[in-house]
Amino acid sequence: MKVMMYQMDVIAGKPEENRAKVSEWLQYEYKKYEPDVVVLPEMWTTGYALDELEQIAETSGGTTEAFVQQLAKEYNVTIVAGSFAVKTDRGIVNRSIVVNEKGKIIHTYDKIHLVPMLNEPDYLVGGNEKATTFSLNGVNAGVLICYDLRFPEVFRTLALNGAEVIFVVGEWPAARRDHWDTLLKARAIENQCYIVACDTVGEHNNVEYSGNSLVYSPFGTQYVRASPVEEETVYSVLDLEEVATFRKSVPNLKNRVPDLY
Ligand SMILES: O=C(O)CCC(=O)C(=O)O
Repeated sequence: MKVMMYQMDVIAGKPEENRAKVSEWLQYEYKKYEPDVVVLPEMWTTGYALDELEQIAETSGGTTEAFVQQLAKEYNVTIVAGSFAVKTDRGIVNRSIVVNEKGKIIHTYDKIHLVPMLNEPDYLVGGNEKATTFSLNGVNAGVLICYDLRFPEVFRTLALNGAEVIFVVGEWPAARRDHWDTLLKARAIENQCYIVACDTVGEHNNVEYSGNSLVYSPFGTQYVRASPVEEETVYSVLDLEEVATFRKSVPNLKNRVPDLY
C-alpha cells in the first residue's frame, strides 16, 4: 500500500484557501508517487480557529465533503481526509471521512476524546459512536484523531477488530512532540499494526505544531519521518505481510487474559 501524506501548514480560519492548497499540492505531488492512499491532517480546513467555527464550519454534505469526493474521483485515489469541523444536531464535531476512488464515503469517525489543552470541549461535542474499522481496498483499517493517541484502549479495540493499519491525523502541539513520537511507536508495537500519522506544522494563537508526520511498522520500525517545521510530502510503502508475520511470531494479541485485568 503506497501512502502519501500532506504535512500541511494550515491557514487558520480559511477553509477556501486550505482547499486550494490541498488541490495544488495534489496536482503537483500525485504524479510523482501515484499513491493508493492520500492522507490529510486534523482540522485541515480551519485549523484551531475554534471561535470562528459557528460561522465557518459546514454541515454534513457541505463544500469540503464534495471537494474531497471530487479529488478522489479525479485522481482515482482513496483519501483519508484528515478531519474537519462539521455542524450536527448535537453541536460541532471534529470529523474524519474516508472517500474511495469512486468518490464514495466509506468511513466516518467523530473524534471521541476532545482535547482540553486546546479548549475543544468549549466549542465542540465529542463523537458518540464507537470507533470502527473499514476495508480500504481489502486492508482492514481504522482512523483516530490526535488526542485519541493518549487512549490505548481505542487503538486496542481497533486492533482486536482486525485493523492492520491505523491512520492517526493530528494537529499536535510542538510542546509535547516527544509524546507524539513515543505514543505512536508504542501503539504500533503493542497492536502489531502499521501506524500512519499525519500532522501539521506552523503556528496559531501561540501554539506551534509539531510536524514529524511518520510511519511505524508493526515491529516498531520507523519507515519515514517528516521535518518538525516544514510543510512536506511524506511518502511510504507499507508491506501488509509484516502484520501477519509479526502477529504470528509474537502473539501478544492472542495471549491477552482480559478476565484478569
Ligand atoms: O494530547 C496532546 O498533547 C495534544 C492533542 C491535540 O493537540 C489534539 O487532540 O488536537
